[in-house]
Amino acid sequence: MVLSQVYFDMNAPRVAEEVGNLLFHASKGDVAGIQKLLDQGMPVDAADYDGRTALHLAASEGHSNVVNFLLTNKADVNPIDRNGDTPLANAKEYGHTEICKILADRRGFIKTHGLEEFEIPISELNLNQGKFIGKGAFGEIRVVKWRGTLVAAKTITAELSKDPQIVKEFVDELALLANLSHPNIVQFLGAVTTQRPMVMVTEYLPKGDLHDLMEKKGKLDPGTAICFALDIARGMNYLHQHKPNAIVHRDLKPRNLLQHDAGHLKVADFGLGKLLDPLSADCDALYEMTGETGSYRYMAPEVFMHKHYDKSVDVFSFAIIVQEMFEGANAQKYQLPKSVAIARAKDKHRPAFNSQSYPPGMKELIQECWDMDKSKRPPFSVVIQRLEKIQQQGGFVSSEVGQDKSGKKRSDKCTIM
Ligand SMILES: Nc1ncnc2c1ncn2[C@@H]1O[C@H](COP(=O)(O)OP(=O)(O)OP(=O)(O)O)[C@@H](O)[C@H]1O
Repeated sequence: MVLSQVYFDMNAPRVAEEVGNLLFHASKGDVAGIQKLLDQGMPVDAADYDGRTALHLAASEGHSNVVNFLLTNKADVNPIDRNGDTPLANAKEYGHTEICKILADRRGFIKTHGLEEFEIPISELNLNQGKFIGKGAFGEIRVVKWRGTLVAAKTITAELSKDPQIVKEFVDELALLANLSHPNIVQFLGAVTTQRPMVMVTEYLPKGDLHDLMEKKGKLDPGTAICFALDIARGMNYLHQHKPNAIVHRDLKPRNLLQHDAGHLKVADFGLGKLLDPLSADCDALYEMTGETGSYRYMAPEVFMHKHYDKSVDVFSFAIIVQEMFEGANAQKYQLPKSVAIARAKDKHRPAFNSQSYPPGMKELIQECWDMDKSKRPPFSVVIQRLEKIQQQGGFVSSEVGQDKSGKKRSDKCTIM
């Protein structure tokens, strides 16, 4: 299996345009247009930056004449694009059965997304010897030693593992997580999916979560709050910009923000959110059962009100978290999480700004991010720019990030990338 050959580089915009034309003709079913480009020397397997070839496009759009033409011109039947998809995978996805047959007859295949490589035999995990570190709606988390390294193993409850639909979605979702990597997201390492209990294994972050840190420290200094806000926004921006579909967290909260050794935060627990509808009776019962009703405090009104929602729900949760970092303890800590969500959704209630430590521009940013109107909330790409500006203008440095174990400062501050 070879990844599609990208036929041009950054310095060759003209060639990039020609590849674009080739792909355009393929998507429109225009054999003559493709022939002309091939006659001019364009390789039949030329691919764009996403590794998409003419065959991918023709297969996706259902042009069997183009598929046959390209294969007759010796096109590779199994080029793999950036998403790991072959033309057969595209044809199948869009329901073009005739093209599926043409490609399959030429030994076309669908690349499984590599989850086999991530399958861990349960015997390698020694779950019973692992130290219990937490419990959520999906199951328990334990620290175990796996292949010589301490990792976090999240077991999926027997109840959830029994439901074939949930099992299927869990496996599909893991295949997606297996391809993700970013400094501000917790790294997926592998999973047990063929034995029970099902387990998801990620890197272990021993410094704990933001919830516990805020319980211990109260409000954070502005430098740290900005630095953490940037960490969260960068991790979330990576997930939201994921192609072809954005990964929406839906349960962003301080318990899901874990501190790395160097102090930076990483976003945990993404991807599995859609397995549980946070407002379904089942999930509610699970939350009540595990005492994990904390999610309501960070929930966007449209989710709580069962309205249509999109990735901006994460921007809402982000705003509540940032306000908490500047204020210290959650002001509504003693109210029932569900009544907090009701007040936010029905009465448009928002937490108050009492602290004097907000730098210029910060309150405005938070207010935009928790706007009732989801279309007014800025995307994380914009949030990052705004935070970087606030950080630069105030010359902020974190007291938490970039310290070694003895508490001495290291040179790693909250670097602006
Ligand atoms: N990779 C990890 N490294 C270190 N600690 C972790 C890791 N993952 C989770 N934890 C700890 O375990 C706790 C429970 O995590 P878990 O994801 O199961 O539940 P949750 O996020 O609180 O709830 P839910 O899954 O229901 O949203 C977290 O709050 C965190 O402190």
